[in-house]
Amino acid sequence: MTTMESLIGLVNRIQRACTVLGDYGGGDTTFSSLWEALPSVAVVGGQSSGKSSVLESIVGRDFLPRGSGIVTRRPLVLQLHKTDDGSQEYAEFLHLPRRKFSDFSLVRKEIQDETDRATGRTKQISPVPIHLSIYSPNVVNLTLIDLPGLTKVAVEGQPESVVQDIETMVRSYVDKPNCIILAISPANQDIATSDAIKLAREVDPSGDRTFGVLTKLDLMDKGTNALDVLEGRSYRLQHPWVGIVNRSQADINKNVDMIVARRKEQEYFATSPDYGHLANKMGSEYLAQLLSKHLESVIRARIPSITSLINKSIDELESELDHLGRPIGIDAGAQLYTILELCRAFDKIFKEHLDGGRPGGDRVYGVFDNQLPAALRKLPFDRHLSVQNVRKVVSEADGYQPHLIAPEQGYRRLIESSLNYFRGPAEASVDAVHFVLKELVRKSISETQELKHFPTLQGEIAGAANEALERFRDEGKKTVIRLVDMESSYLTVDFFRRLPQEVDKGGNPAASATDRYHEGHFRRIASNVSSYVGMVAETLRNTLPKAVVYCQVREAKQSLLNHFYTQIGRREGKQLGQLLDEDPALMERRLQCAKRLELYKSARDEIDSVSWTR
Ligand SMILES: Nc1nc2c(ncn2[C@@H]2O[C@H](COP(=O)(O)OP(=O)(O)OP(=O)(O)O)[C@@H](O)[C@H]2O)c(=O)[nH]1
Repeated sequence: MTTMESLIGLVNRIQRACTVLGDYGGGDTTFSSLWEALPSVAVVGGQSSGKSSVLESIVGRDFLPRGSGIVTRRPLVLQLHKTDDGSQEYAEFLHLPRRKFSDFSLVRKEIQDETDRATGRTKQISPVPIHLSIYSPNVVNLTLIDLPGLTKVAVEGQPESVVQDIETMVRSYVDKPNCIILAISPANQDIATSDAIKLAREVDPSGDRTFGVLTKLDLMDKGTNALDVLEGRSYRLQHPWVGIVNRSQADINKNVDMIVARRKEQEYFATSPDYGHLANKMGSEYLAQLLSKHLESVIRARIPSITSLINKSIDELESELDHLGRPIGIDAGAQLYTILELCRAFDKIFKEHLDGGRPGGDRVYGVFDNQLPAALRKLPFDRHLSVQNVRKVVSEADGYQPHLIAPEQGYRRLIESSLNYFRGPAEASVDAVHFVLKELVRKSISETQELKHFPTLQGEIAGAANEALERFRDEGKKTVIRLVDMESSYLTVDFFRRLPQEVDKGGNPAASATDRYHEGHFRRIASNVSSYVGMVAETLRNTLPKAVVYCQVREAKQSLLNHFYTQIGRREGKQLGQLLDEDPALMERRLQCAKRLELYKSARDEIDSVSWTR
């Protein structure tokens, strides 16, 4: 394979991949189109300008649909592959792989049928191209895109809009800077009124990428010639004009062979008094060679920028796919795996919040360091242990017989009732930590990037985590209440043994007896109870946090989603799928990205393989 063949073949293969993956320029503008970066030759011309005849002559076969009205209604990407002399000619459609057409009348029929398949016989047009490859010894390697003929009026059965639709479609091809325009104009018509030239002038004013073709030279009025056009005086282009003589309608009716027609065309130029001096630069065979060489050189020049476009696009698509997350498997196992992965990602962030690294865990310590001590300080012991209340409680405990030495019952009642006050701050600490944890769950969910696309799973995880936190809270409350109750169930004996005995202090036993009902006596009881309660407060200030951490924080770290895991382990594939219902727009976007990525990677492989064989 020569370089020239492989370069055009390369673009052919990339173009086919583009069509398979839905990239044929225009339409989808969210992606940069690879198709648009590839050089191509688009054939444009007004109706009956001889467009089909030129293409058939280049191919050396008649194979295009004929008829009145707008026959070409979808772009036809015509890929010509030169084969060895003497080998059998055949055609192949991209949409019918592995079927070789050697009867070209069937090719014509298939083009018609395939056009109708997309447009539904309504004579509408469609921008989705048909790809046709022709393998023949009579062609040069070349790719041409046949477009609907430009027209001024819709014919019967076609909507009025078709005129505009055709122009829009043709424009979408020739607008692209990489498009080489093959502009076909009939010689028996004023070049200034040629539809093809009008359009080319608009999109390619410098004439850099326009090839002018003049057909029907044989149909010009006697005594006139097209030298002004062919020699570039009428309308100047960067490339030389090529004159063509196609088969006349009579030739077509007589089924004149294309190869014979080519020879007749050569003779026409060679013997023409007007064009004899241009003979070796005229005719359809010359045109095909000219285009092939030009296309090849344009492709060669474009390869580096195509490569860099491909590499850039691959990078962009890969990073977008990373961002979108990879698609999820459809079987239950893969779904369960994905759900567990997502839970783990959340759990990791949640732990980071508790352990530090992310903020929020410190607020748990804030509860122990500020809220709890402040709440303990605020308990109304002053009122509860006032002399009046102490007297009241002690007297009630004594009953009809006042206590003789120490009011044992009175002490107990005072202490028990005081210790009950600790339940409030104890439960409040549990609640405060509960709300800190709940807030951290909320934060962690919103910080888990991987979860972003799964609103349902987010909700489920939040629900499961909060349910678990409720359970931990209940457990925490039971435990702290138990700690408080333990304090009142058995009092610290040593504390009371170490209290100075009143009898020792007074010095006068007789006086102390009357003193017993004196205010000082109750004040002492109050102060003893108060210092016992103070001691217990100090203990609880240290032990309540331990209980809270043990029941809530530690559990949250170790087993926040355990319950959830056992639940989803039992679910069916369908229910798992529901947990993973992503935003449909996102799924679609991911699919598109993945397809693009596949396209660009295969294009890169194609380019790499050509560089190797060069
Ligand atoms: N004598 C002669 N007739 C030609 C030449 N080129 C095309 N014709 C005839 O002109 C008519 C239209 O040619 P086509 O090739 O079908 O033109 P087209 O632009 O494809 O036409 P539509 O597909 O209908 O838009 C046919 O009858 C051809 O035989 C030419 O160079 N010389």
